[in-house]
Amino acid sequence: MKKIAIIGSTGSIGTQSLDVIRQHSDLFEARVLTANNNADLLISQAREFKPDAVVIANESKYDYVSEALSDLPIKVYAGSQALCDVVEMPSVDVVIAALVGFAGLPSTISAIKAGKTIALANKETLVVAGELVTGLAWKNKAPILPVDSEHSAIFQSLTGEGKNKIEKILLTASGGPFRNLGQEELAHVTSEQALKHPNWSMGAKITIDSATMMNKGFEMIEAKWLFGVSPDKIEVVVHPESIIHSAVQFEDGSVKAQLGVPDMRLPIQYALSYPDRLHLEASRLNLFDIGALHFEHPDFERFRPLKLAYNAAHKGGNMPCILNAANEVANLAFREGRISFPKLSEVLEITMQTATFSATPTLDTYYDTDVEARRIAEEFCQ
Ligand SMILES: NC(=O)C1=CN([C@@H]2O[C@H](COP(=O)(O)OP(=O)(O)OC[C@H]3O[C@@H](n4cnc5c(N)ncnc54)[C@H](OP(=O)(O)O)[C@@H]3O)[C@@H](O)[C@H]2O)C=CC1
Ligand SMILES: CC(=O)[C@@H](O)[C@H](O)COP(=O)(O)O
Ligand SMILES: [Mn+2]
Repeated sequence: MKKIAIIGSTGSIGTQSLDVIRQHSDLFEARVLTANNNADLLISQAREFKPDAVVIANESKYDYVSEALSDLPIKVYAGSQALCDVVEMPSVDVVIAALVGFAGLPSTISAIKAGKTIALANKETLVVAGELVTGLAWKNKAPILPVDSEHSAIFQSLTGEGKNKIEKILLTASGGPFRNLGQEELAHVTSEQALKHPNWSMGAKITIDSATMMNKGFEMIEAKWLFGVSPDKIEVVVHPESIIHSAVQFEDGSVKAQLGVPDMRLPIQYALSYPDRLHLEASRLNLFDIGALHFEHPDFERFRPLKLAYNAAHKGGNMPCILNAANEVANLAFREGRISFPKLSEVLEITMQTATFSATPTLDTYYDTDVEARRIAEEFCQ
């Protein structure tokens, strides 16, 4: 039995992880569940899965959760430090890192230091501090298994390839809901339109990131750290159907890809069952129904955040951390209707030019950078 902590169990990845556990209750059990604000969902998840512990990060909701679970032998904790403590519990083997944003970094680092297996959905952890996080994982023998669909596809394509050299990674992108819009039209798009992803149902932050293609830029950086491939060898391929989840080209020219319907339960389950595959009760890919698959080059001008991610990756140091912080601020500002779609890219660019650069950041540098870059980005969102 694998004992699992889901950090962010009330989110899109968290609830789909629980569905996988529900389908395989003979193999997996949820021992820790956590939420930020959604106390009611956390309580109902706890009643169903009976974990050892739950955390409600928003401390003002502690009494409410604690009272609601008082008839069960479940420990209730509150606050962000508790997220770091619960992942270290001896009763946990695997930590599903399913928080969104920089907020996911501390608990993922704690889990790595405790030598747990990490099923990583929180890509921002690797965007912000990829070198440090992968170094710690190596030192503490804590495997990082990708949950992000593209990285799971790359990981699956690399399985069995040993030390065979990667010539190129083909990182597929849906292109988002604005793929066919010109600059003029992009100036007037709304957050409501951006929140309608063509193929995936996900949390709000990543859905906006898909619309700006910041998501693909972050995934390029995530792939760099997970697979040790330079950004120059990671090519973004716009593939509107989201059926090919990504591919690897080897030095003999052979290309291996992983295909499937867009359903995150598949990569989540693979990260939990690796190296085995398990039955998944879900719909199946039918190529006859799909008929044709399409591919395009990305447009780095209309989707400037993708270009900025390559710039940040080449610059290195704390630059991706600056970009991430600016994006968290600008993403929210766009979602709340405070800035336009083109302004979002401007906020990223100006913050990258203004925040203090460090070529050799430590963990403390990342925390300081996050604070400084958020302050700068907030000013430009006014
Ligand atoms: N959704 C998807 O299909 C995919 C997501 N990912 C990545 O996975 C991660 C999670 O995404 P997603 O599930 O969509 O996000 P959601 O917004 O749906 O869920 C986020 C989860 O984190 C909790 N949370 C948010 N902020 C905090 C905080 N400051 N402190 C403690 N808990 C917090 C939320 O709690 P509450 O519910 O109480 O607010 C919720 O449980 C992201 O990094 C995303 O990029 C990657 C590939 C696909
Ligand atoms: C499901 C998943 O992994 C998302 O990251 C998804 O890929 C987003 O789609 P885009 O390709 O539009 O960014
Ligand atoms: Mn993805």
